[in-house]
Amino acid sequence: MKKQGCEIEAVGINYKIYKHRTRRFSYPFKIFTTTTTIVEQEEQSEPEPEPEPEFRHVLKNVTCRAKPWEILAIVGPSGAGKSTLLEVLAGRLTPQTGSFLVNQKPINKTHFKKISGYVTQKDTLFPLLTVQETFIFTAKLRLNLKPAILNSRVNSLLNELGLTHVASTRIGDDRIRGVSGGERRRVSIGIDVIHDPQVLILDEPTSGLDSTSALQIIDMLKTMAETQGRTIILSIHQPGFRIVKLFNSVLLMADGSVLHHGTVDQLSLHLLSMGLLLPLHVNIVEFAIDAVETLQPPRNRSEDVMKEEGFGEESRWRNVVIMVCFITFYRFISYVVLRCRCSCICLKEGLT
Ligand SMILES: Nc1ncnc2c1ncn2[C@@H]1O[C@H](COP(=O)(O)OP(=O)(O)OP(=O)(O)O)[C@@H](O)[C@H]1O
Repeated sequence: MKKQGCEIEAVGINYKIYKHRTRRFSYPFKIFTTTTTIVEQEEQSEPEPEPEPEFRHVLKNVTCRAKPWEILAIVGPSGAGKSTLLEVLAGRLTPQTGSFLVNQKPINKTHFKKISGYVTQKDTLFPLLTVQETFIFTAKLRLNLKPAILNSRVNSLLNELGLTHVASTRIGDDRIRGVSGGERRRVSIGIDVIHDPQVLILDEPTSGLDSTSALQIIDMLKTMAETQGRTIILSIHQPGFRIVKLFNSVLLMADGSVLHHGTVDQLSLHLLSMGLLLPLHVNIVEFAIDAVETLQPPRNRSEDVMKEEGFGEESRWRNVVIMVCFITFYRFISYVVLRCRCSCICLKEGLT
C-alpha cells in the first residue's frame, strides 16, 4: 500500500528583517574640544529621538506547494531568498505573515520538526569518527531503539545512501584525509534522515560538488522520494541538464518573490509566452535565472520599496505642499506681471 506522504503548502509568506538605524555619535572629536564647549553643546542639544526601525522585505507574499513522492527545486539568483524560504519551511524562522499547511491542515512547529529533516549547506561532522560511527552516534542521540534495531537501521541507511563501501572510513577534514566531498554530503543527509522523516528540506545539497557527484546526490534524493514517498524540497545553483530532468517542479524566485511555480515544461512555456525563446543546448533553469529581469512584473514594487523611493504617505503630503506653494507663487508672479503691464500701458496712454 502507498504511504500517505506529506503535502506542504506555504501561503502568502512575508518575511521582513528589521534593523535599527545607527545613532550618529555626537562628539566624534570630543578629545580635541575644550570642556566649556562640550558643556555648551550638551546644554544646547536636545535628546535625539529613538530612530525608526528600518526593514528589508526578504520574502514577498511567497506561496508554494511541495507534494509527496516528488522533488521541488527552489532556484534563483544569489540573494533571491531561497535559503530564507527553506528556513521558514523548516520552522527555523517565523514569518510576519502567512500560513503553513501540512496535508491542508495547520500544523504546529514541534510536530513538524519530528516529521521533517533539514540539511544545511554546511557539513557539521566529527572528522575523527567513521561514517558508521557517525550514524550510530546520531541514532543513539535521536532515536530510542534497542541496539539490534539501531544497528539494522544504521545498516539500511548506509545501504540507502550508497555508503556501505566507506562505512569504516573516517569522515576527515582539511588536515585528515577522509571520505570524498560527495560522500561527506551523503553523511550529512543521512544524519537528517535517520529518524525516517516524511519531509526532507535541503539547502544547496550539491554546492561545491563536481557535476557527477551532484547528479548522484539528486539521483539518490529522487530514489528517496519515489520509493518512500518523501517530500523533498531543495535549493540549487546551476543544476545541469540531467539534474533538471529529475525535478518534478521548480520554484523560480528573484528578489524575494515567486516568478514561476510549476513543472520544467511549464517553465519553458512561461518563458516562451514572455517572448523568450530557449536557445539550443542551453539549460532551461539557467536561462530562466538569467532572464529574471524580463520575468519580473513591471509593477512589482512593494510598499516599503515605494517608500524608500519616495512614494510613501509622508512624501505624498510633501509633494502636495510643494505643488500648492508652486501654484501660489506662479499666481502671484502672474498678478505682478499683469499689474506691471497695466501700469506700462497707462503710462504710454498718458493716464495716471
Ligand atoms: N538575518 C539576515 N540579516 C540580514 N540580511 C539577511 C538576513 N537573512 C537574509 N538576509 C538577506 O536576504 C536576502 C536573501 O537571502 P538568502 O540567503 O535567503 O538568499 P539566497 O537566495 O539563499 O542566496 P544564495 O543563493 O546566495 O545563498 C539576501 O539579500 C540576504 O542578504
